[in-house]
Amino acid sequence: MEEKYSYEKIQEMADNIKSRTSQRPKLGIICGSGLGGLADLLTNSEEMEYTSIPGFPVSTVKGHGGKLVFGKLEGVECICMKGRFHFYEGYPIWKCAAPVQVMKLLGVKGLIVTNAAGGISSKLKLGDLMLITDHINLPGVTGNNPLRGPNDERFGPRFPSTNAVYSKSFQNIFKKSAEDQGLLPIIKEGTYLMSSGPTYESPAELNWFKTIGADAVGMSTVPETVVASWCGMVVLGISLITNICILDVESTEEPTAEEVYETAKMRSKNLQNIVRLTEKSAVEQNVWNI
Ligand SMILES: O=P(O)(O)O[C@H]1O[C@H](CO)[C@@H](O)[C@H]1O
Ligand SMILES: Nc1nc2[nH]cnc2c(=O)[nH]1
Repeated sequence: MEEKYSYEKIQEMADNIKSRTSQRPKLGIICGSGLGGLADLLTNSEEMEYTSIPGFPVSTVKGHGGKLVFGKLEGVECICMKGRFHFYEGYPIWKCAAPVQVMKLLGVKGLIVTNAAGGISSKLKLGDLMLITDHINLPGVTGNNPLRGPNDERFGPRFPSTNAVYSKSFQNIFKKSAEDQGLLPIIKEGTYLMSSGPTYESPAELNWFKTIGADAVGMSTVPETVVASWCGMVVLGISLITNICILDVESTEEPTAEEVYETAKMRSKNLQNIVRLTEKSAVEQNVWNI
């Protein structure tokens, strides 16, 4: 089994990054599938390929680039991950979230984490933006938690709570920003369930997820959020509902990656506009104490 990165290893990656840019980000953004356009929000941007950072994982999935983008958003220095890491790519789950630890050592205080997800709840429509209010860490509760293994208290405690990992104030700002753009009707709230993937779920699995309280399902986000919260970051999680899950085993429909990218493309600009406004208000209201 691959050994978890030590504090020193994460520090090395952060130092490598710091030596190559003068930008000192306070906000992190993780782009979901097909949502790499969020990086276009940054001005004065500088890019760093993942492959150029010793030890940093590398993205292998379509719809995910493979670089860090640094730049300013509404006057605040940000770091954007254009391309994230998924468990199904073969990485240990802690490695999928290790970039968040790197962000922490760069000085990041707030994290916006986005994803493409399938809608399970009947209240969700194609193209909705679901504010994640809670999650079900299915790999985590079955033994694959990103915090499994040695704990370094310099990042966070051995037994962190996960009661309030998604910031209410951050969510309220996002909602208000969507309202200002006339987009309130597509803003929903719900619980995101992480399933390991890469298979999309069977109808029986989806019906089970529904009974345990999942509104949307995807294959990411939870490891990054758990680690961000453990490190003391303020988190905003957003799922773009890119497909409606098929719960009926008699149905001839099925989810496809193309549908996921098409919906992401359709909503990408809306999400960018809301995130820009959200960031502006979050800075004004000092949501993440910078
Ligand atoms: O969660 P993100 O990275 O947005 O991607 C989602 O979309 C892909 C499946 O279409 C999976 O990787 C799933 O997790
Ligand atoms: N697991 C999962 N991930 C997704 N990402 C986008 N849509 C889906 C989905 O329906 N299921």
